[in-house]
Amino acid sequence: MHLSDILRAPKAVLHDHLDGGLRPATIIELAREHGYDKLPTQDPAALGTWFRDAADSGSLERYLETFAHTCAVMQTREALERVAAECAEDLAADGVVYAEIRYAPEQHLERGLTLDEVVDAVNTGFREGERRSGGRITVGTLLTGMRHTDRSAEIAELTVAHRDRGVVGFDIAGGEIGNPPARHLPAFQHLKRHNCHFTIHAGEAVGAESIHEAVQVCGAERIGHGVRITDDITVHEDGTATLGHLAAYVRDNGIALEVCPTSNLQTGAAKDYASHPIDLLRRLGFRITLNTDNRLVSGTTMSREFAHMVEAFGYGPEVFEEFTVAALESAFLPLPERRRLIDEVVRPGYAALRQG
Ligand SMILES: O=c1[nH]cnc2c1ncn2[C@@H]1O[C@H](CO)[C@@H](O)[C@H]1O
Ligand SMILES: [Zn+2]
Repeated sequence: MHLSDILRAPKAVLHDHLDGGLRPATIIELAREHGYDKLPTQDPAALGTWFRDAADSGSLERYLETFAHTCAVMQTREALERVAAECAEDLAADGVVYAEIRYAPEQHLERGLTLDEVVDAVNTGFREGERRSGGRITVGTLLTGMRHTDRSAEIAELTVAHRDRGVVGFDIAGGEIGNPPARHLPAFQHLKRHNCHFTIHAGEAVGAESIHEAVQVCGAERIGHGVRITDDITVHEDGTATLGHLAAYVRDNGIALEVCPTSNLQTGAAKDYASHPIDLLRRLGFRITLNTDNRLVSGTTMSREFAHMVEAFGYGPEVFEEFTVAALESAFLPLPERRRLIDEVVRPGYAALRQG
């Protein structure tokens, strides 16, 4: 599959962090405006490389340290609007037709914004970015509670309050070790009471028990990463595999895994692309979606993730169509909107690609 075809292919991303995907030049400009003087360099290209290299640490905790610089410049209404608008533009330019972008509102209160103002600013930015992209992309947001703080119940309430106004669901993120998802049970119970969607980062730095808790105790509809479900799968010498009860449950219920290969290599959740479990899981029938996680921090785009998969596993357009349809089927959008995107945008887009 050629690069130009990859770029043209319609894509959907369910797992992309707003604060992990800023343009380097924007960070530098905003840092000047805000008087933030801790950036490692003032050169956009060097800053992009710095993030990717600093995040290439083999540990999730060190990967997450780099977000101090992006969050530092996302503290005003104008900055949040700009970052969100540019995010939508960059994704649309990469062929993304549907995106769920997540961020933690509690990390944007340093200069006096309220949680509601943060959410409104981000939503305004996304509407502007959609408009500038000529309506080629639809963006919904997920509000993230941080696993190591105690504001998740409040963020869950914020999610319910802003549902149907740009916010489509909830997530928890941050260091996984020592912060099991069930610690945030009141947040999930609140969302369930209000019939709200949520996903949970699990099975990235901790193994199957974290996925079990996220799915069976907390009730997650999708799993962020989830690649360590392989802990519950035995692959035999002849290539066949036996699934444990958890792996079978996740597969058989079509619980989508939001797989982010490049990010997994950086945090040590996988060794290299060729041995990344995405291909095994796909062959076993798991519902796989392909995602960026953090475009700046992981030095990636949806097209780059596609290209890595072409190189590692020889995937062609039919597999990317499968991933894209899976993402839309698991999107936190009303069913008619998912169907419209699949039938009117994704299927015709791949059909056109096949015709050359
Ligand atoms: O892959 C990840 N695993 C866990 N947490 C993450 C990941 N990527 C980003 N964040 C965390 O989510 C926050 C809100 O967007 C980010 O600030 C970062 O700390
Ligand atoms: Zn993530």
